[in-house]
Amino acid sequence: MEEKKLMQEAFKARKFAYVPYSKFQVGAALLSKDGQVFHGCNIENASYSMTNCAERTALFKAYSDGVTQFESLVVVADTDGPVSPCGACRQVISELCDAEMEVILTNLKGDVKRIQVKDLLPGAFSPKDLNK
Ligand SMILES: O=c1ccn([C@H]2C[C@H](O)[C@@H](CO)O2)c(=O)[nH]1
Ligand SMILES: [Zn+2]
Repeated sequence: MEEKKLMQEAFKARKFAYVPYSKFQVGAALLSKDGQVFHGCNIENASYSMTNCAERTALFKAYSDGVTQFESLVVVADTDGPVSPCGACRQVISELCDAEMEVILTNLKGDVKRIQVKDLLPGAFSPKDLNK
């Protein structure tokens, strides 16, 4: 699937965001190696910290369907520059996606930043850190 199409899928997913508190809609589209697209939006809660970001929604949907190999992830929000994933999402993406996978960060104006998973979170806590 071409990058433009995956971006459109992220834009579509963004419209489903449940954001009564922040009013800040985020969309994600995760392309698996077998060609499936997993959509994600942010889902907030009156108990604010229970919020799930768009990126993690998409990843958890894929994993819970048994799909764990990915080509790329697009994230979009209405930001000045390309949206910047939060620390929690950087941590989760670092563990669940290949180090070489490309993450495409964008906004409604079409600004784009491409970054590899390995550069998302220097010093991320990893499964290796548990083997003491
Ligand atoms: O990359 C990001 C950044 C923020 N949010 C969500 C969390 C919250 O619902 C809202 C404001 O922080 O945006 C995401 O889903 N992804
Ligand atoms: Zn996040």
